[in-house]
Amino acid sequence: MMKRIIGTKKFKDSLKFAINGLFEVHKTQRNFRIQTFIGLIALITALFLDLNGVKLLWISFAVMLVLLMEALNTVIEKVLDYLHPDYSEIIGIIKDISAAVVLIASVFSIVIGTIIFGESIFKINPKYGIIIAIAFLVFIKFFSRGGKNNG
Ligand SMILES: Nc1ncnc2c1ncn2[C@@H]1O[C@H](COP(=O)(O)OP(=O)(O)OP(=O)(O)O)[C@@H](O)[C@H]1O
Repeated sequence: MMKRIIGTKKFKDSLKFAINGLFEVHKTQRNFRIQTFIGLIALITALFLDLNGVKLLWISFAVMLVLLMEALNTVIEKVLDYLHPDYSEIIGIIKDISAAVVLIASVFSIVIGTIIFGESIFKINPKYGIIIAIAFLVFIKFFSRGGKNNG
């Protein structure tokens, strides 16, 4: 019984800390606020369309994925700023890569949105979603400079 009470309290505390973190990201990160807003619009729109369970799942996944990556990106930025507040080339590169993670998640969400909303609202071919994904990969391949590096 005692153990259960302690367990419940611990869980409540963890939840409180996590929600604190959530509010902190929302309060301080403009991008996170924009992403939650767009996510909300996408989810409400999905609610009113005649979409099957799998499509609703993909929409929810896309919305949460972007928020997840943005929160992670914020963690990385904050840790780096704390450990190394001064200018450093490597810190800059790590932050850029961390931002790229968010970008990839965002493009993925756009692809999912184009496939599902595009078909349902505008009756466009779902393949347009794949065309966006191809364009993104082509962009990476053609516009990235430099040769092979480690990793
Ligand atoms: N200490 C640093 N040294 C070198 N370059 C940095 C450093 N801090 C930031 N940068 C460069 O500036 C870019 C933006 O970094 P910053 O931490 O301001 O991210 P942001 O997304 O603008 O963050 P914020 O959430 O604070 O608005 C980085 O991607 C990196 O290129």
